[in-house]
Amino acid sequence: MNHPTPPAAVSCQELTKTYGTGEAQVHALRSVTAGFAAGEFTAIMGPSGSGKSTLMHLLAGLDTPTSGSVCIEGNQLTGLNDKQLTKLRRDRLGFIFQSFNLVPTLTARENIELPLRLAGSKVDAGEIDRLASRLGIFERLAHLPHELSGGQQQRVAVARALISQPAVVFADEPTGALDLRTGRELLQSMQQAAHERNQTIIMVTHDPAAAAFADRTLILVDGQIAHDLRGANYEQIAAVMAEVGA
Ligand SMILES: Nc1ncnc2c1ncn2[C@@H]1O[C@H](COP(=O)(O)OP(=O)(O)OP(=O)(O)O)[C@@H](O)[C@H]1O
Repeated sequence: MNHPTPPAAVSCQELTKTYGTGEAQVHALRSVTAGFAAGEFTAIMGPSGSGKSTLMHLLAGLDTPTSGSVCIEGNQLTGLNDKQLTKLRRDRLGFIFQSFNLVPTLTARENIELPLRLAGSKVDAGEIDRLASRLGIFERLAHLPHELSGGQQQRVAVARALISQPAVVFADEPTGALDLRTGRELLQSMQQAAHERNQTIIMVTHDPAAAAFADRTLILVDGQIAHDLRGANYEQIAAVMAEVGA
């Protein structure tokens, strides 16, 4: 039987971003069209300056395109006012970025609870315990951010992004500050989030080993999608990255 293709959780149409004017003009993205299915884990790779961060910021509604559009769960971002955009971000999106933005006066546990409290949702302490254990920070939950290592702070930020089970999670180099084992555990948590809880994960990374955990890897070159790989392993991703000169 033929099943209709489900609508993408996140999509963009002819997305273009140009910085500056005249001589100083930079075409960071050149008419990128892509769809990200619900429950799919996608890695975005490419050489430095190829437009990865720009694409992710535009998809997450953190920046506005020069032209083109972004649609998240049926909402055209350009059609939303600031209040609606803030609500969409709070209720449907999770962010794992390099700057952790933990609240310094709150403990790790309170930081993780924060999105639930802001949304007026129930706080399930057992769920926080389980997530923290999986990420190896259970013992640190009562500590303030400055009492944690960089990697532990990052894992608190990850737990905070995942606790409310947002429909879409944007991650920028999430394993950058982690040791190999913790990084692997985080990537497995992200895989689980996608495959068991149908969350859509979009991750920027420079590491082919991290991208190999994803279902799909998009490789940007000079502001355009040059390769769209599915189910690729480390060697295949590394080979394409070498080919594009990254
Ligand atoms: N605010 C800005 N003003 C001007 N140019 C910018 C700005 N942000 C990004 N750029 C330029 O746009 C291009 C794409 O940048 P972007 O940060 O998206 O690349 P990237 O692939 O994420 O790079 P990296 O891997 O080095 O983080 C680069 O040439 C960059 O210099």
